[in-house]
This record gives sequence, structure tokens and C-alpha cells, in this order.
Amino acid sequence: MKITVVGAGAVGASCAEYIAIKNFASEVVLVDIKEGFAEGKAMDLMQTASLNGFDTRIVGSTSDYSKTANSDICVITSGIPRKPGMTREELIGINAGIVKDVSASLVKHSPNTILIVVSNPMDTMTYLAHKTTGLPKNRIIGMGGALDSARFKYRLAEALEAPISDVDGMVIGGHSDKGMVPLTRLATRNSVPVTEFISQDRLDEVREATKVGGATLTGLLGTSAWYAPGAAVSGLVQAIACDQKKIFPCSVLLEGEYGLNDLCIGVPVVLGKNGIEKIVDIKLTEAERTHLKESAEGVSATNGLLEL
Ligand SMILES: NC(=O)C1=CN([C@@H]2O[C@H](COP(=O)(O)OP(=O)(O)OC[C@H]3O[C@@H](n4cnc5c(N)ncnc54)[C@H](O)[C@@H]3O)[C@@H](O)[C@H]2O)C=CC1
Ligand SMILES: O=C([O-])CC(=O)C(=O)O
Repeated sequence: MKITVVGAGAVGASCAEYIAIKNFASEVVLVDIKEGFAEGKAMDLMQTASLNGFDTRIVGSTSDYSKTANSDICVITSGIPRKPGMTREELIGINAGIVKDVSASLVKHSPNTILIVVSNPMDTMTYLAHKTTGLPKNRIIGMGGALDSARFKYRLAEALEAPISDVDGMVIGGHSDKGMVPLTRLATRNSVPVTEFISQDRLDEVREATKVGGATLTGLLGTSAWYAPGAAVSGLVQAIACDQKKIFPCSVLLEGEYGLNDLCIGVPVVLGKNGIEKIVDIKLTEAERTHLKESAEGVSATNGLLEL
């Protein structure tokens, strides 16, 4: 199993590290435009192999896509991150050009690959990858919901004063400060609805803290987060590489599912060896549907800024 990660910055390197530590891939190719940067990150990571006990070979490349040839899965993290006070949508001007070039180069060398898009604004960059590459919809996946759901579980555990392993929850919708839709109604602690343990007001606080999870970290760090994003990407990669058939919320091209069309937005999907094996169309309440529709309107407005 060969995996390419483009962008050897904070998220790309973290993602490569988690993939290697999980030890399911034979090779990870890290690519960056900055001369020597990916090679340096790859060498540093390879020097953790004996310490962390993995056999995955990590190779670096400065913009040489021939090294990525025949990758089974390619992850795009190249692009600029936001600074405190910015929205993800403000990154479109620079990141659209990068994602367009990178996705075309990747597919040229790996026509059968599955693409995972991480660069922001992620839902719009995933849509752009569709328009650029023309890959079938099961082979283009945007990562956002898996991360947002991990943050939702973190906030739920905090409110419940419970271990994170005891809670479950999912966030759908756009990967944006306003557009996320944490499904509080379905959140559970060991199969028991969380409303049995905390008030609706506390749950509303959890929902709002989840939606601004990325902005909160950006305020603290001065740039956006990388550990949980890297771990979330590695989870999607592993589900595909190991044909796990696990459900994750991912940004996917919708063609009528959830009453939405011609955009990529986060909904639950089954991930396996074919990428998106199935879009899971769960029954939402009227209010949840309305929130998802409003979120979709936001994503479509950002898509409208693309020069296609
Ligand atoms: N979807 C999500 O959940 C998340 C998305 N992000 C996004 O991921 C992106 C990367 O974030 P970080 O890793 O923190 O940024 P970073 O600045 O640490 O790394 C980005 C890397 O991309 C490289 N790069 C730029 N143009 C390139 C090109 N044409 N080809 C190859 N490499 C190129 C840069 O040299 C840099 O090393 C940002 O757009 C950020 O907003 C970050 C966290 C979560
Ligand atoms: O907040 C950001 O800009 C990066 C990101 O998407 C996240 O961490 O959720």
C-alpha cells in the first residue's frame, strides 16, 4: 500500500507520522514545494522508526511527482493555514490554485488513486478536485467531519466528566465555523443519550464550542492545529487501506442525497477499499435538515468564488 501526502508542513507531517506508527502502509511519499523540506521531514520521521517500531518507508520529494507514481491513496494538505481572526474561506484565493495544480499532478501519475482533500476551505477544495480531475465520486473524499467529530467527543467528555472512550457523537455539514452541524440529538455516553446526564443548555455550549474548535486552537497556537487533523486523516487512510467499512462523516459530492446537489459537504459515509463505499442517508429532524441546508448554502456560496 503506497500513500502520498502532499504538503510536508504541520498537518502533512503529522498525518505521515500517524500513518507510519499505525504500520499498515509499505510506503509514504511526502511531497513539498519547499526545496529539501519533504526530504528532511521524511528523514527525521524515518529516524523514529526504530524508536516507534514501524516498518513503513517514508520518502521525501521536492515537487517530483514521478516518486508518487501508482499511489493507492493521495492526501492533499498543501496550502496556507489561517491565522487568528481569519475564516477558512479567506484561504481560497491562494489555496485554490495550489489544490488545482497538485490534484492534476497526482492523478497524472496515479490515475487509479483515491484522493483525500484536507486543504481549506476544505469542502470547496474537494469540489475543485472533482472539477479538476473528473475522478468518480467514490474516489474523492474531503476530511473535516472526522476531525470535527473528534472535537465534539472531546467537548462532550468534558461536559459529562466522562472518559472520551465512553462517548460517541458525529458532526455533519460544512467544515466551517458557522456551517458545522453537531448532531447533539444522537450523542451518547455508552449508548445512553447524553441528555440523560447534562442539560440542554450545557449541550448547546458543547455544540457551539465544537463549531469553533479550529478557530479556538488557531487563537492559541497562532496557526491552525495539526495533531488531531493528522490523526483524523490517518483514520480515513487506514479505513480505506484496510478495507474497514467504517462510518466517518466526510465531504463528498452529493447528487440528491440529503436533498442536496452539486456540492461537496460532510455526511456519513462507509469507507473501504473503493473509497466511499456508500453514502449513509440518515433520517434527520426538520431542524437538523434546516441547519444542513443553511450550511450547504454557505458552501455553495464559497464554491461560487472558484474560477472553473
Ligand atoms: N480539513 C481540515 O480538517 C484541516 C485543514 N487544514 C488545512 O490544511 C492546510 C495545511 O495546513 P498546515 O499543514 O498547518 O500548513 P503548513 O504551512 O504547515 O504546511 C503547508 C505546506 O504546504 C506546502 N505547499 C504549498 N504549496 C505547495 C505546492 N504547490 N505543492 C506542494 N506543497 C506545497 C508548503 O510549503 C508547506 O510546507 C491548510 O490549508 C489548513 O487550513 C488544517 C487542519 C485541518
Ligand atoms: O481551523 C483551521 O483553519 C484548520 C482546520 O480546518 C481545523 O483545525 O479544523
